[in-house]
Amino acid sequence: MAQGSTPAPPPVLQARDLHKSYGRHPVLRGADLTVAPGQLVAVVGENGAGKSTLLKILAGTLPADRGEVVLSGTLGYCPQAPVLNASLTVEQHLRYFAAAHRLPDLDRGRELVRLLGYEQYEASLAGELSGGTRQKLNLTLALLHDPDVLLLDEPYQGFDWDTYLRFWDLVDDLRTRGRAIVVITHLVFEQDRFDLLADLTDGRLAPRTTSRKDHHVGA
Ligand SMILES: Nc1ncnc2c1ncn2[C@@H]1O[C@H](COP(=O)(O)OP(=O)(O)OP(=O)(O)O)[C@@H](O)[C@H]1O
Repeated sequence: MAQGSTPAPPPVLQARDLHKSYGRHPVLRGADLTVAPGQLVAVVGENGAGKSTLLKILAGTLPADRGEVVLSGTLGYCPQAPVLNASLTVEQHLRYFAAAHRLPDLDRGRELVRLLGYEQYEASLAGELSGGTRQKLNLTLALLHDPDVLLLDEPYQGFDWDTYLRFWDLVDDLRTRGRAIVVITHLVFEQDRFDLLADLTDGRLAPRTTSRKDHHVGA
């Protein structure tokens, strides 16, 4: 570190030397990632590069063969396919998840429903929602407990343009409050939004340049 410069904040999420194979097919081959509080990171890469595999390992829903993930703080994870109970309403999902997180009320849940613009579906069954609205509920549930680190696997698939813009407003608010966000994305035109583009190629993550500063990739 240069003398007089501000020390970098300790990472909120750090992955070191992650390896993962499915049978004899190696997918991750020594992937490293360091995420600081307030940082917005995109994981990019070709179809089948292993982005979802990486996110599942970061989220702790899939074990790595080798390597470690260190998380300091709470985690929210929004997988690619919504994990909802078709026979519960939006409101019931909010209640169950709020109880699971021991939240005192539904205020944040209701605020997220309003911010994402689907209040009119609060009494609807999840099984009867459109794909985009299911995705909104999925995102709401991942955000309900205001996690320190949010992992999003292509979160805006199926969002209309207005919702897409609301999504980025929400992300801006999270970042200003020091929350870190890791997003898998395929959209090239939005890449300037990110602090870091972490490119997954040959099972490893390498930084791609963006217009923002303070990049941290690797240990
Ligand atoms: N459960 C599994 N069993 C066997 N192979 C798997 C499994 N899950 C993923 N794979 C394989 O691992 C590789 C990486 O898959 P993954 O879904 O992580 O890629 P991705 O980068 O997220 O792809 P995409 O951009 O298409 O969503 C692919 O070749 C995929 O077929």
